[in-house]
Amino acid sequence: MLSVTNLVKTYGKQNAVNDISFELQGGEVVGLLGPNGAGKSTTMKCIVGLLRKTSGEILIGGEDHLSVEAKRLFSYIPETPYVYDLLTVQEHMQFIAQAYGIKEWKDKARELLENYELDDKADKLGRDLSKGMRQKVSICCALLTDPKVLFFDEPMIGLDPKAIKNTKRIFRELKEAGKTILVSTHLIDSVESIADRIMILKDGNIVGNDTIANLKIQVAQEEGGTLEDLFLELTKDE
Ligand SMILES: Nc1ncnc2c1ncn2[C@@H]1O[C@H](COP(=O)(O)OP(=O)(O)OP(=O)(O)O)[C@@H](O)[C@H]1O
Repeated sequence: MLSVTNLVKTYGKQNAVNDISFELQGGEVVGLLGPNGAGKSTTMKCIVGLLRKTSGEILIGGEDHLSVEAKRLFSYIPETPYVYDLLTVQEHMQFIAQAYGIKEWKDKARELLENYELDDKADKLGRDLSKGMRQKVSICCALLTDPKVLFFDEPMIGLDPKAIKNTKRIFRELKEAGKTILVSTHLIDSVESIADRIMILKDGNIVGNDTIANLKIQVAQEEGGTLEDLFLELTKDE
């Protein structure tokens, strides 16, 4: 469903993403982990077309990632949520529904806003929302279109505990519904229960890419080892 081949992204002379290749099969949920500056956001932004890649090929559903066909397939939830200052929460939902040509959207929008405790904020303007509320609006907008593929960049940052719990539940529901999900995070435990596979980035390179089950076998060989220990081992500086 997603195929990234020899992706390179440079900022000036710096290689932020250093010739990486990976695939996500349909229905797969993959956690993209890595320390600060590893290249997670850059990778995501290249995939969704917000940053121009330096080189490489990215296909979504077999189509070039910049094509309209590919764009119909996915939603992206950015690390820093962007909302429109002069649209209310409800108008955000309406805007997305109209942009994607979704006719029956009101019930789904109501359900999403209730899930994220935004139903009483439906008439609040974007500019008057807190950071966490903006993040919630961003997630609701992304889910309204019922995409096949979802890219979440640090979705838990800025959310309160209840919203984190809701988001984890929604991840499980999306997984059960067969969605393909790439989620970048620092928080291993936020994806441990749902990810089929973990990819670890360091300095723009993939230093680990395996199923949770295999990683756990690796971890079990080290006394008292946890996934977090393995992550720290793989990403430690030489
Ligand atoms: N606009 C930019 N201009 C120059 N360098 C950048 C830019 N954005 C990111 N970088 C650099 O690219 C590298 C990868 O950054 P990126 O934001 O992708 O990392 P990340 O893994 O998402 O980090 P974090 O976990 O801190 O969000 C870092 O060294 C960063 O300093």
